[in-house]
Parts: sequence; C-alpha cells; structure tokens
Amino acid sequence: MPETALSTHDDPSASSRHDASFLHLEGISKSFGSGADAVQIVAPTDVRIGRGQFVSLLGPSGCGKSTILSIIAGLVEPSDGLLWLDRRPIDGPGADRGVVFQQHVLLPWMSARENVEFALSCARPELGASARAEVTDHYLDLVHLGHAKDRLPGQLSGGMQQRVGIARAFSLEPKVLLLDEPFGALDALTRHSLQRELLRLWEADRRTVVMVTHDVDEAIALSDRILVMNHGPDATVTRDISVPFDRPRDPDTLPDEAAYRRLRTSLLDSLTRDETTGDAA
Ligand SMILES: Nc1ncnc2c1ncn2[C@@H]1O[C@H](COP(=O)(O)OP(=O)(O)OP(=O)(O)O)[C@@H](O)[C@H]1O
Repeated sequence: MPETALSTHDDPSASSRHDASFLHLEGISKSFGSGADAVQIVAPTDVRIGRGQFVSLLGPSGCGKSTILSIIAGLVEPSDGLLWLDRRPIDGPGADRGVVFQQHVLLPWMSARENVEFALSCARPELGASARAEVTDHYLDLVHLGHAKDRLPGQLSGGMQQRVGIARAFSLEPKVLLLDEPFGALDALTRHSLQRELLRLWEADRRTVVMVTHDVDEAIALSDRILVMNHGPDATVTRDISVPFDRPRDPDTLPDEAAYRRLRTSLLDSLTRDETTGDAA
C-alpha cells in the first residue's frame, strides 16, 4: 500500500517508513513502439529509495537505466506503474527533481552565473535578486568556479561546464537529484576530480540522489546502494546492494580494503555474466 494511505498520527513509525520510501517506483515498466513492434524495455520494477540516499543504477549498455531516470524526471511516461515522491504521485517534470545529463546543457549566450541565476528564477521564484545572486555565488564557489562566473559556456572547458551544471542542479535544492552519467563525457582526470567534488557537495547536504553510471568504481565510491539491472529487453533491477563503507568516505583509500575488492569483483561478475547469458539489446 502506498505511503499516502498512511497516517503519521495513527502510526508513530509511519514517518520513518515514509522516509525509506521517499522515492517509490511502484511496478514501473516501459515499452517502446506499438502493436507487433512494441518492445518492453523495462519490465515491471519496484524500487524504494530512502530520503537522503545516494543510489546508483548500474547495468549493461542499453538495458534501460536512462529510461528509468527519465521516467523519474517526468520526461518519459511509464507504460505502467506509479511513481511517488515524498508521498505525492509524479506525472510530469517538476522543480522537485533536478537533472544533470552527460552532455552539459547550458544556455550558450549566458555566462555561468546567468545560467544558474536563470534556472533559479524559474525554479525558485520566491528568491529575490540578491538572494538569487548569493545562492549562485555560493554554489559556483563550491565547485571552484569563483574565478569563471562571468565566462560564457564556450569559454569554459567540458569539465568546467559540467561543474556549472552540477552547481545549477544543487542550487535549485530539488528533493531528488538525477544524474545521468554526469562524468561520462569527461577525461579520466577531470572525471576523478569531479567525482570527489560531487561527493563533497553531497556529504554537505545529503540530498537524495539517483545516478546512472557504467563505472563500477564510481558507483562504489559514491553510493549508499547500487541497483544492478540485467540485460534488456525486459530488464529490471536484479540486485540491490548496500555499499558497506562509512561516511564521510575517502574514495582514494577505499580500493585498499578487502571489502571493496570483493564488492567490485562481485559487481563485475554480475555485469559480465549477464553480458554472456542475456539477450542482445
Ligand atoms: N524514445 C525511444 N524510442 C524507442 N526506443 C528507445 C527510446 N528511448 C530508448 N529506447 C531504447 O530503450 C533501450 C534502453 O535505452 P536507455 O538509454 O534507457 O539504456 P541505458 O541502459 O541507459 O543505455 P546506455 O548505458 O548505453 O546509456 C535501448 O534499446 C534504446 O534504444
């Protein structure tokens, strides 16, 4: 029964139960195409994500990770199932969900500062001009772009543009941050440093995050939980793994731990086993 039917007044444990189902995908599935050509990409999937959890969605290419993220973002309509956020049904995009895509999506005619301020004026219209400027400065400083606030996107490197995208998403203070391979288009060094920045930002405010990634090390370093999907079509979440490392975490020393190596091997095994036994997508 969805949490909307629970009354906190009647049941003192309802609020903690609700927190464990802050984001609830209830039997979500997605098919593309119609009639005889319809293909069920995502089979009915039930996932509950707790408030403040950092959850990664890991799986083989084409299994439907981005489709699930887009459904949560409200950009793609599920074929079946219900989606709940903070006890309310979701059926379209909203300011309560912030998305960071692999390709930085900045307005090219606006500076870094203006990009963040513009998004703030749309998503948090209650902020006045000076509060908006303050929030913008705060988040651009946090991602080490204090010196580049007035540059246009074309004057920023790919990593800097992605930093603006991350600052913009955090500044909107959404209930859930949705990250679709946010570092996928970056070189290894930039990716490494941005993962650490994201971890630092997240540890400061513990926002609920769902991140799609192909990268097992990235998933372990950042997440509380890793949801592993199998090969599509008809893919779903086949493993739900708690990452056993305390917070705050130092991703640079984690690989020294035996538990890290065991988890890494187990995840890679799942992904490769599925690759050899699954249907081609
Ligand atoms: N609008 C669409 N119309 C038809 N098929 C689609 C559409 N969007 C996605 N698909 C198909 O759904 C499947 C899953 O795509 P999706 O992008 O969700 O996978 P993914 O796991 O995120 O892949 P990758 O890891 O390669 O980014 C793919 O076979 C894709 O071609």
